[in-house]
Amino acid sequence: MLELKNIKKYYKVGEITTKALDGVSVSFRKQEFVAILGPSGSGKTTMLNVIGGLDNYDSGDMVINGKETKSFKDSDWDAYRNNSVGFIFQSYNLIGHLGILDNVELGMTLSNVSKREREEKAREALTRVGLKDHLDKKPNQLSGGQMQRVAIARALANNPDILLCDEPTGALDTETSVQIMELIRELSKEKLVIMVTHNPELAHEYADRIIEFADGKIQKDSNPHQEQPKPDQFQLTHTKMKFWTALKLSFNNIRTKKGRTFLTSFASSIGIIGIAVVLSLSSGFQTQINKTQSETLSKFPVTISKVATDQTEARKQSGTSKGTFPKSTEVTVKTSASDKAQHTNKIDQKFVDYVNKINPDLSNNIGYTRLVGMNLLREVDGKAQAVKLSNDSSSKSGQSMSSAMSTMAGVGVSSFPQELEKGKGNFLKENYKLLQGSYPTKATDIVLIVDKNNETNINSLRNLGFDVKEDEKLSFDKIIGTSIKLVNNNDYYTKLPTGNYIPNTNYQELYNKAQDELTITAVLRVKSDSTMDLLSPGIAYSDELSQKIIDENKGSDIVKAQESSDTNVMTNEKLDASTKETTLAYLGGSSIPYSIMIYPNNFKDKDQILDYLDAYNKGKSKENKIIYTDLAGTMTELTGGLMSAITYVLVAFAGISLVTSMIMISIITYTSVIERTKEIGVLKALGARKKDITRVFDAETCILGVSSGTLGVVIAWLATFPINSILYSMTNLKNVAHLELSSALILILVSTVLTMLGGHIPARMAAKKDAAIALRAE
Ligand SMILES: Nc1ncnc2c1ncn2[C@@H]1O[C@H](COP(=O)(O)OP(=O)(O)OP(=O)(O)O)[C@@H](O)[C@H]1O
Repeated sequence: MLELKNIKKYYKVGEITTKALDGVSVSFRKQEFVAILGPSGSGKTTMLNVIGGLDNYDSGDMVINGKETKSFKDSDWDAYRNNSVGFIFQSYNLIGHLGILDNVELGMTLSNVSKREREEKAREALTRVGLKDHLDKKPNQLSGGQMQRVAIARALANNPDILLCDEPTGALDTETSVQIMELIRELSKEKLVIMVTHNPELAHEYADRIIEFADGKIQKDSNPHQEQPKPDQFQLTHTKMKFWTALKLSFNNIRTKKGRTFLTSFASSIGIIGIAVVLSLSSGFQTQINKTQSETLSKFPVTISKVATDQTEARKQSGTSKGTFPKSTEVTVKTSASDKAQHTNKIDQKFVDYVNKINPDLSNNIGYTRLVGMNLLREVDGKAQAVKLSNDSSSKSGQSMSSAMSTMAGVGVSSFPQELEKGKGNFLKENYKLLQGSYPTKATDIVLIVDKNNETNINSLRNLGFDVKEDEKLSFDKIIGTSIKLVNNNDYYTKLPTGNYIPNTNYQELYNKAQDELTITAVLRVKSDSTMDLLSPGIAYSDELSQKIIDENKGSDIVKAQESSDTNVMTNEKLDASTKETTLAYLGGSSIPYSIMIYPNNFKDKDQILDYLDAYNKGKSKENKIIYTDLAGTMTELTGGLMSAITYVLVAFAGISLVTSMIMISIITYTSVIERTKEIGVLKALGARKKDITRVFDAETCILGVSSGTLGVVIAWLATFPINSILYSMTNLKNVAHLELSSALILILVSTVLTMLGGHIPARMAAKKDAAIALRAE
């Protein structure tokens, strides 16, 4: 069944060549007990290793069951060791960190035997060698003889055809040796057993055949065998270690070195701690910056007003007064710098439509200021009187032009922003808390805004006809439900015989006739977390209301009359083009807003919006350009970039410690490879491939990487608490340091990948270790 044909194996060290096997030709029967005797250094172990596929021969051929092994690949040898050969060594070579059951199962895990079958076979083998009562022990809890029995059970478990024993009783006392030899003799009844020994008595007592060895050659064979040529009957199941098995093996190994593993993990987690703390701080600061930014943006939206200042023009004019002075006696007349910088934006429907097409992801809120006046009446104590929606202190009825224009700066508007995309949230619901009533659903629903102390502007209520004094407290019920009638121009203005128009003062009649009714539906207060505190305390209404009034009054008599006249149809004042436009807008004759305020989500989005607005001006002449005002931009341009720069520098520093820990891990892995040399040999003897050995050490570094990453992240997370309390006492900023879950997971991943990279080279070295040499290691 096994035939060696002129096998040679020479070792060359320096100038000296040792002929360990010098042309060995021998055949073995399928079932016999062969003892190989010979002096030390005669090549016995080498022959055993060659037969077992642990060592490659230089020349000759070995034929197993009719199959020549000359052309065997590494994977064939691995499979051969696993399927066909069982090794028993003098020094047992058990894996110390595994239980004896696991030791016996190890070979089977390489050939993908199911867990149940593995355990069954292992128990069976251990029972056979008489260790039934010791199944739960670790190797170091057994006697020498018992350990050798475990090794025999391991060799038997996969039911190999050949048992190779290298001085199996060399380390045992006589009595135990006898027991072991009996066991081996029994096994030789069903298998080919080849045993190397120094002990001629033992050989003669137990073996069926004795081969004497000297100088790498067979000197004497007591029972030679002639192998008949056979067809190739050889079949191998290839081996493969699952990553899970590798992980389990390494985990068990690491468990035996808890202290060292903890220290290693801790040391290599320092880099991760550094990066995690930097990230959590920078993300916290970034959140603060973003918050400040959006607060700034809500106070200073991008504004497009009818009259704007051209910043580039304004800058051009502000030169210094240094230089040469003219000596002439004339003055030169000039337009002033500020007048020159003054620019009238020709806001038209096309531009309004363009603004409405802004990507709602960048800004969903657009505010408008319109000059349109509202003809409002309210019945107070049974008497109709003119009222207005305004915080203005003048008692003139109707919304005056000046009050409408005073809100154009954008701070504290009374018309709440319009959502560009209706489905994308509602400005009022998102930013204002409903204290009582219900959020507006119609254009004619209006609301009362109060500040954080529930205070509101006294004028807003007085202008609505409420008789209130300073500091007076009004219950929400008194305000909610208040109804105001909206009168259209045709009813409100009467045409005099002179052709002039005057407001009708018979309020009661107008009131009774009026169809449209505004209702205060809610009292709202800005939410504490809102950054869009746009509305000033007082009455607020939707832009839809303004548009509705414009729609209704666009075709009214007074608007038509004003359109065709260059004098004010009420006062007969002469009007220039611009004041005519304003007057028309006030009467509801124009749907173009006086100013538009765009509220971007953050600075980045604002830049995109500005680009979008700039695109509108492309190719337009100077006077047709639309100039916007971006006050927020000039205020906080610096902050963002500075923060990221600081973060990069800090992460770079922390990164250095990460590299250090990577080097450390590779040193540790290297040490582990040295320590586990024997184990590598055993694994190889059991049929593990090179890949599997790499996998075992990769698994070990994987465990180290995950544990140091997790440890680092946990320590960094714990550190955020004291850091936050220190920062709070220093800066009054709350919860600055905040470790995002996603960053934590990424850091654990980074730590794992880096440590695995660091440990991979030593792991490859381990895989390359020669099995025979590894097994000879002390
Ligand atoms: N890796 C190696 N490199 C160089 N020489 C080696 C190597 N392995 C074995 N040898 C040499 O090959 C020869 C045969 O060694 P081997 O271990 O097979 O002898 P042995 O008969 O088993 O000896 P012992 O009974 O003392 O174990 C010895 O001279 C040894 O020094």
